[in-house]
Amino acid sequence: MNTRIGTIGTASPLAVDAHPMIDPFGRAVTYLRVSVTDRCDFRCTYCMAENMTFLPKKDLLTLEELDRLCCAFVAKGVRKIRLTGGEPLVRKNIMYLVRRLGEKIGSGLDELTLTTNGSQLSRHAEELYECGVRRINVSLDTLHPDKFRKITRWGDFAKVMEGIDAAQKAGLKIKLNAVALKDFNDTEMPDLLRFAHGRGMDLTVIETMPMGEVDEDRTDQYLPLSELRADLEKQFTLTDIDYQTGGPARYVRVTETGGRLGFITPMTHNFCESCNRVRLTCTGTLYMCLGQNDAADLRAALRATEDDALLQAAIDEAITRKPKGHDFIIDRTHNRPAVARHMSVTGG
Ligand SMILES: Nc1nc2c(ncn2[C@@H]2O[C@H](COP(=O)(O)OP(=O)(O)OP(=O)(O)O)[C@@H](O)[C@H]2O)c(=O)[nH]1
Ligand SMILES: C[S@@+](CC[C@H](N)C(=O)[O-])C[C@H]1O[C@@H](n2cnc3c(N)ncnc32)[C@H](O)[C@@H]1O
Ligand code: SF4
Ligand code: SF4
Repeated sequence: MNTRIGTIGTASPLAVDAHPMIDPFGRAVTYLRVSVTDRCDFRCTYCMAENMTFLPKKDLLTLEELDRLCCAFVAKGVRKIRLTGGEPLVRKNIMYLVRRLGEKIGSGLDELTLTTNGSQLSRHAEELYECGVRRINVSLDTLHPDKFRKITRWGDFAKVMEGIDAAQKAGLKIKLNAVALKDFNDTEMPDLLRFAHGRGMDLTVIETMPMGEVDEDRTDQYLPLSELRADLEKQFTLTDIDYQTGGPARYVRVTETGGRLGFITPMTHNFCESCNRVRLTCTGTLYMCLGQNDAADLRAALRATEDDALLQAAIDEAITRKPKGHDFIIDRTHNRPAVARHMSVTGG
């Protein structure tokens, strides 16, 4: 096997497999999304029910164990790691993991990033930058504090704005994520776009996906992005561009603002054929697809022995089970979500 040697920081050498993991459909798996906790300080209506039951804390892997798992994936060809959740910045001592992962940048890992609701960002922004994070995604569905409280149930708009300010001041590049919700933020998109671009941030809009039971009717919330795009085109000139982040968005340039707008359309135009990612949960379960139930238990292999051979074999076996795509459907005849687990378990 062809290997190259990198280093973790200045210390232990990390054997990196020069061949990426290839799934049964010929797709290279180079992107790992890690849900470091299923807990969150918000209760967004499209993501969680108000009365959520979370995993018992005793079931969580330690941050050292998560680091070891990430290391095993980097050794197998993963180049990009995104921390997510739940809310990644509410996990106790999360900066320990960020620091450890940051040490792998340039030694196998190209990018370490995170997706956050922004509530805790103001106190972590500088340290994130110090640890090698350069780009983060912040979820923001509205610019109105009262609507923000309504959609997040528990969120404080001012804290998120503080977080965005602090992150930009620290030098972090931000992409805003907004889930497009019918009769909630559809008419506000031009304002969100001007706000994001006015502050030098990309904006991506996302179609809501049917994951987990929530208190709302998803059919009422769902807005196909083709409709949103047609509405935006009444005010803006949108030109398709070939901009790639390794994520699922397809981007356009907005002539009037000069900024980038991304469309994430899992429902109307899925991007599964170019899927490059798998998802690890905070209990060590690996989901090979966001929109399927099949999963592999990596915790057993992780805890069985200190030798990574078993772990790497378990990862290889899991990749052979990566499915072609999801089975999401949203319509009035499908009243149950396609996937029972909530988005917060796998981190989107
Ligand atoms: N169906 C599907 N949705 C995804 C996938 N990856 C990300 N998403 C959704 O895309 C939205 C934005 O995700 P982010 O966490 O910001 O990540 P990203 O868009 O991949 O990030 P970039 O690296 O900035 O492109 C979330 O709602 C995710 O659930 C995927 O593999 N499949
Ligand atoms: C699950 S959150 C986890 C990270 C962090 N708490 C946050 O909100 O950014 C990751 C992304 O998934 C999106 N999301 C959550 N539930 C969704 C759903 N049902 N359909 C589409 N996107 C969803 C959120 O808007 C967010 O951008
Ligand atoms: S979308 Fe993010 S912030 Fe909102 S409830 Fe889900 S995990 Fe929390
Ligand atoms: S739905 Fe599954 S196959 Fe499609 S892009 Fe997402 S993770 Fe990949």
